[in-house]
Amino acid sequence: MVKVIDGRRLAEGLRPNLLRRGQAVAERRGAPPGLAVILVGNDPASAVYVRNKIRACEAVGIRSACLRFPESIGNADLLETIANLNADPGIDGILVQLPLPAHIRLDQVLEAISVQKDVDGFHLYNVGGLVTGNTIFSPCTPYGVVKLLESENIPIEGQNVVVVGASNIVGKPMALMLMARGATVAICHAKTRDLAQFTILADILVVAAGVPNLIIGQMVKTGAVVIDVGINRLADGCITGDVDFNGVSAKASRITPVPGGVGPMTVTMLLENTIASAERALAHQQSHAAPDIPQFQRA
Ligand SMILES: NC(=O)C1=CN([C@@H]2O[C@H](COP(=O)(O)OP(=O)(O)OC[C@H]3O[C@@H](n4cnc5c(N)ncnc54)[C@H](OP(=O)(O)O)[C@@H]3O)[C@@H](O)[C@H]2O)C=CC1
Ligand SMILES: Nc1nc(=O)c2c([nH]1)NC[C@@H]1CN(c3ccc(C(=O)N[C@@H](CCC(=O)O)C(=O)O)cc3)C=[N+]21
Ligand SMILES: [Mg+2]
Repeated sequence: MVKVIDGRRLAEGLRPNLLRRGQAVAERRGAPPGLAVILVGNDPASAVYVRNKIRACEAVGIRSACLRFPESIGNADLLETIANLNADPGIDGILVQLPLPAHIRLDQVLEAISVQKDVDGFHLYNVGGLVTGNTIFSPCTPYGVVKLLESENIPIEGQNVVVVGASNIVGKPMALMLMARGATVAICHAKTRDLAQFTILADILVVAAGVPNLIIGQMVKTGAVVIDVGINRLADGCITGDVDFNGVSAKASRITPVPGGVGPMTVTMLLENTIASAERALAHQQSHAAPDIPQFQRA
């Protein structure tokens, strides 16, 4: 019988400790952890995600602000907004909700965010740290998947992992994080020939492609752990993952549902990163030390 992993319950279980840590920062610093979310344009899905993040912040005592800008905002104005947030001691985390409009230089925006406030883990310094093991912030979705596996006592070391999807924000960091924990990792993407040939080998199968029913039962090894990251909105307004939940449940030992699987863990890892950032800022302030991370700015 398959066990359905309840990501919402796991995420809620992490909240009391986050609340305690957030309150401890507020007491010692005189200000709670602070998160700024930048939202450009009026994509309805982005607005829903941002509202969820803001609500989750409130529950653990993070002071959050959503900065909304019209679709037409200029590149330079966005960079200036980020520079101001970098300099604001009340802000511990800066998140620029993706996707951004095509005229915005995504690379410039991500590299403008102070490495110490990059709670999404999208700055090149943090991306590079996934390779070298020096990362300051891990990206929230893959981090949430790792936490979920750990919470369920699912071993990673020595396991065959197949990641379906190779994006910069989910698939690639996911593969690196699991490799760092001793897994043997294969990464599949849209140009992979015969996806099933790879997925059938997986002890742990992580799917983040954005294609409903991409993974069906016959592509999954008996007893595999199947993590469905996909979020697909159907015509009827319901959301569904990338995995045929019923068919795959007949083969897998564990499976995450959508909704109620990876999504709530993603949001909780954003809270974790924001509070960790505030703790680091406090420790740094008390040690009177010089900044330990370069800012990548030329004089
Ligand atoms: N639950 C959560 O917290 C989150 C969920 N998501 C969801 O996860 C999914 C992936 O997100 P994201 O990584 O940003 O998406 P992207 O669209 O950026 O990347 C999708 C990846 O999947 C690959 N892919 C697409 N079609 C296929 C296919 N038929 N077979 C194999 N691989 C395929 C693409 O390949 P190629 O590189 O060759 O184009 C690409 O690497 C989406 O549904 C998104 O909504 C995203 C973030 C957080
Ligand atoms: N800078 C940036 N960082 C992100 O982390 C980021 C982003 N941009 N852009 C969009 C994607 C998507 N993403 C999700 C977060 C939470 C849920 C989530 O909470 N899902 C719930 C509810 C979903 C629902 O009901 O709509 C669930 O799966 O149970 C989903 C998706 C973060 N993303
Ligand atoms: Mg989910």
